[in-house]
Amino acid sequence: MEISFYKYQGTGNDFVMIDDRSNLFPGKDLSLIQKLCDRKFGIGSDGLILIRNKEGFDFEMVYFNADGSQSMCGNGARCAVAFSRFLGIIGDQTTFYAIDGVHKASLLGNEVELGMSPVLGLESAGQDFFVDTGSPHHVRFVENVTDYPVVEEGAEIRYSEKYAPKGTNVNFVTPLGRDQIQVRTYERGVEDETLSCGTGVTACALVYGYQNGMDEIKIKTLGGNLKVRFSKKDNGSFQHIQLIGPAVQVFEGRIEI
Ligand SMILES: N[C@@H](CCC[C@H](N)C(=O)O)C(=O)O
Repeated sequence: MEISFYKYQGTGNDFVMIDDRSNLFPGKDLSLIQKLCDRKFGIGSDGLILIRNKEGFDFEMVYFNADGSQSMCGNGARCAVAFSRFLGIIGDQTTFYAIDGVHKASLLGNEVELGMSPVLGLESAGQDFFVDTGSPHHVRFVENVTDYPVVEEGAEIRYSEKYAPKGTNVNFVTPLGRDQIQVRTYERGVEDETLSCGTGVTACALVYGYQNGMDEIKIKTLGGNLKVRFSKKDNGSFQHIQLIGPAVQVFEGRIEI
């Protein structure tokens, strides 16, 4: 069968997007998902997203990493919102469903402001931190992230006994100014550094904001700039977390599956 797809990117984190409201895409076929995401034998992307119908919501985002595993994806969700507006499913506001629950989002031009799930608290992990923002994230502050061996160190932490068997995403952070950080991320399920990770920069912003008494942080990634806003409660939890940044359609195509 031939299917049509769209390619989107959110600060360089790129996704194959499929309108699967007919429920025809074989989402259990992990080798097909791996092939479509393969940069040499397929379309090429960090992940694949199906837009499906879900009762009581505008749509459901079903996200797969390039290896076929599933988790929450912040940049992917921003792209899913932009794609859903392109398909005419939503206007400039939406309430949709994802693997970690209900999300609200709004669009202003190419910018998507995505409501993230509340975070119960930050955990310390030795000198570092662990935060679950819908996906698991290890956060390490380093002196100069530009020169940091992200893939080598990231893989070591991702596969460490502490996080077995599920593993974790790993973020390396350097403060750039009072309210700005630079983040590079090793992503589980891609098993490489990606140009940006939405749930990852959110985790880093919460840690940095908590440490420095701030509730709005700008983030520089290899693929562009994002912003995270939140409010912190006295019990250590974080609410009203917003991930803000661009989501862009790159091209469309058809492929035999
Ligand atoms: N790129 C994503 C995160 C995708 C999920 C992650 N790789 C995992 O398996 O936990 C984002 O923008 O949040």
